[in-house]
Amino acid sequence: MYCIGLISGTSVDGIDACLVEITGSGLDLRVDLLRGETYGYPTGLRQQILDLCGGKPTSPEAIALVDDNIAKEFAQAAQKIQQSLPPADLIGSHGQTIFHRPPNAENSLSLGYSWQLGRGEAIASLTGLTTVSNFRAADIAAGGQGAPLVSKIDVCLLSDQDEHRCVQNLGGIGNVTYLPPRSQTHWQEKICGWDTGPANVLVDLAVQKFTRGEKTYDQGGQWAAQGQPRQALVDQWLQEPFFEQCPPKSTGRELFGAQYLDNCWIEAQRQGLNETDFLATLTEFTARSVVTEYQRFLPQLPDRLLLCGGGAHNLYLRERLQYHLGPNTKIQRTDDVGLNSDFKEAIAFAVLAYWRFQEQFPGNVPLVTGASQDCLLGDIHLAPGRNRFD
Ligand SMILES: Nc1ncnc2c1ncn2[C@@H]1O[C@H](COP(=O)(O)OP(=O)(O)OP(=O)(O)O)[C@@H](O)[C@H]1O
Ligand SMILES: CC(=O)N[C@H]1[C@@H]2OC[C@@H](O2)[C@@H](O)[C@@H]1O[C@H](C)C(=O)O
Repeated sequence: MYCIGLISGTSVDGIDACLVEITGSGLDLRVDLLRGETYGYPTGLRQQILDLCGGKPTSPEAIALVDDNIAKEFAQAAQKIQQSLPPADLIGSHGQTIFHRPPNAENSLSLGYSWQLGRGEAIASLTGLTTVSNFRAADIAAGGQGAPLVSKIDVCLLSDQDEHRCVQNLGGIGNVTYLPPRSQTHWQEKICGWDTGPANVLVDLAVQKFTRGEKTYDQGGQWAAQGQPRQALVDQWLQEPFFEQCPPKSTGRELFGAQYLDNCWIEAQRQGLNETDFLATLTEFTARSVVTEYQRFLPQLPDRLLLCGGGAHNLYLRERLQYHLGPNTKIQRTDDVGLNSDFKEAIAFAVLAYWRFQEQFPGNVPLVTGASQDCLLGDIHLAPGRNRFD
């Protein structure tokens, strides 16, 4: 089956789109990537999304308009990705997260809340293709975090017979899936995963601030690499309760966003850091938060760490991860074991749509999200004029 996967992540840097061919069933899948592209948002729309994420006051009507415009961009991405390739049968669209609240006993229902714009029914209507969307809701209704959802795809495509592996996404926010060796008895019961905290989001915000928007990220980590990380400041930032919280856990720009960055910069300036040392220290914060959490929550450090997401291109971040993990962990990108690291999340939503629509196969890993049960993830919006039994 030919499936399209679509997502725009917490970096809000554009829509990652892929077209894959999926064969097989359940965890026994073969997924071939036919094309992956990133389609940037129009500048105005990106700013509107960032304003919503940042909680800028707005109206329901204005949110509806942004939702329409995101759906249009996603639908266009779906059209473009198919050009001169076999037409797709199905779309899995994550949409654009504008708000994420993990479950918390203090919430009125103690359930989480995760809000993605770019509604699936509009994408189905615009593309004429059956579209699965709203993937996080069922897991949240079952008491889960609704994230990370890529873990079952990691289990399916990246676990190894003999190695302890971690798959670390370095997007705006980071997340990890720990994959014990499949040769271990009851290996599936030892899988775990969680959101590790900020990956690139704070560095991106700092670069945008220092270049007045001229640059949006630190390419290759070259800027940070010229600085000196201030470990005492990282120690202080690691006191943030999120890092001590046991998994399951998830987070987003609500915690690690512009306000958080401003507080970090105020403290850094008080301690006499210049911009370059600040970027080095923020990058170190990402590396040390990841490794500290592995040390806290994993049964052992991985034999192999597989990186994905845009931060996998940040050589300085990778170097710092290697330094803190030590020589017994081999760091590679998922590409090195056959899965495109830039489009892994888009591929994941194509697979989740396939599982939901074609197989009625649950997509969540309750050990990771904390849901009380396996759940079918996503709402199905049939192609206009088509019913389930055609
Ligand atoms: N060549 C590069 N060098 C360094 N960093 C890079 C490079 N390319 C991308 N990035 C970083 O990766 C980020 C985008 O990563 P990605 O697309 O995986 O994030 P996302 O999917 O939006 O986030 P999330 O996974 O949290 O939803 C950019 O904002 C940038 O910080
Ligand atoms: C609410 C939301 O969009 N969360 C994202 C975000 O970006 C990275 C991390 O936080 C991750 O857990 C999640 O996305 C991926 C695709 C996931 O659910 O696996």
